[in-house]
Amino acid sequence: MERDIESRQDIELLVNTFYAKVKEDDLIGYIFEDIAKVNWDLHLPKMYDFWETILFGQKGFKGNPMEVHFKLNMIHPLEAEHFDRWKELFNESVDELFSGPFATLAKQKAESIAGLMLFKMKGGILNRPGSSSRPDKL
Ligand code: HEM
Repeated sequence: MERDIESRQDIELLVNTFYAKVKEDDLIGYIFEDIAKVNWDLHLPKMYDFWETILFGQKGFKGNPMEVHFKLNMIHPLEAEHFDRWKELFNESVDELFSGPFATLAKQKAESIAGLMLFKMKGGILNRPGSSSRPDKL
């Protein structure tokens, strides 16, 4: 694709394309569908806001992704292979639809947030035995 991500509408297309792949995926689909039983009518608009905030600095997103994924991780451990597949599907969706500085930024942000999430999920450096503090914010 020759076009970059430029608008809310572009983000909606990207997010919808990505989660359509996620739902169908043999490695991570069931975590969303069967374990978390995601209400897509609520989750998708939240993700439009999230990416609008990340890419364009809009103030729409209110949430605490770290807390949400910590809770999920307690019910069903999230492993490196899950994050790798998540990133693979995300990058694939971006590349199918867009190219340019914002497309690149989206992939970089996904990479770094996923890395941070996995790091914290697996204990980080503050969650060793004997430590009482645990990071729970981005
Ligand atoms: C294997 C990896 C992942 C899994 C299985 C996963 C799964 C989920 C689930 C089940 C929810 C809750 C949906 C709901 O019912 O509202 C959620 C929320 C969310 N996820 Fe993920 N996720 C993963 C990785 C990521 C990554 C890498 C990012 C960011 C780059 C991300 C961003 C978010 C955000 C922003 C929310 C909304 C948080 C909120 O409501 O405050 N997720 N995720």
